[in-house]
Amino acid sequence: MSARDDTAPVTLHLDRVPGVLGRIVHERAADYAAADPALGGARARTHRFETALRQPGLSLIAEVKRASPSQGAIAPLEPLEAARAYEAGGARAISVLTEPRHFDGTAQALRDVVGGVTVPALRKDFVVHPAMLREAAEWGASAALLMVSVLHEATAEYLRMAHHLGLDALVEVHDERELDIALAAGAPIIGVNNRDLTTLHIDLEVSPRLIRRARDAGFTGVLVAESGYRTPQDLASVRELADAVLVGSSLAGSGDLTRAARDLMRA
Ligand SMILES: O=P(O)(O)OC[C@@H](O)[C@@H](O)c1c[nH]c2ccccc12
Repeated sequence: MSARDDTAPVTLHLDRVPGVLGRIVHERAADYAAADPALGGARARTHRFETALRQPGLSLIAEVKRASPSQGAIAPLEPLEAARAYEAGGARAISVLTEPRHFDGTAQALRDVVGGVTVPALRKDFVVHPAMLREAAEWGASAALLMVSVLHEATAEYLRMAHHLGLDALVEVHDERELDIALAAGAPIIGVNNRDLTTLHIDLEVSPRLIRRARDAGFTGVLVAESGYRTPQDLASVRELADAVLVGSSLAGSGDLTRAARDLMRA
């Protein structure tokens, strides 16, 4: 598939995005309103993020998360130090928040992590503009988050743009309708968020339910269970179903990131 026409950015309908999520994506869209949507030349995809998650056993994606809308300040993590601690604890990839207002993220945090760990890094942000993907590639990320709740029918186009830039994409869904969009878009990596980002409510039954549905539909890609995991018992419902789990708050706020990562993943 050829790259998109850089002169005709795909239109997003952000007014349909409700609640907390709606506020954040409007802020991000304003941040990037004047940004150049040009992607530049195609880059080879290394599949580093996907390969990391396909290793045997449940893979941990550990998140550098200093704050969140649901919890406020979590911990004043130094991003590179935190990422190294996660890596020492067995994390196979690092997720780095780059959203500044609600998650206390920065571009520098991602650059520092990329430069200082050997595992691949994910840019965790509310992608609403092609420039955000171009940045992710420039900053050395291996992957970027794409949220179906934000992108809706533009998901396939953003997936193509990510791949054009050599990035893997973690395509995030929270219900059956969103999963069907991700599957139709041909996403190789799908994340199921247990947290409803419009209300911030967590339900750990969401991931096993949608992961089963994806497998029943014949999906052979990578499946990631996301949000709300605090104990090894919490992981029981996805341990045999998911390829990977994405964990932020419970690790970030633990005080000993290496030990918390090891303890959580202990079967
Ligand atoms: O802190 P938790 O509950 O372990 O969740 C991590 C991660 O799943 C969460 O930060 C997240 C999932 N999808 C997102 C989209 C935007 C911002 C944040 C997120």
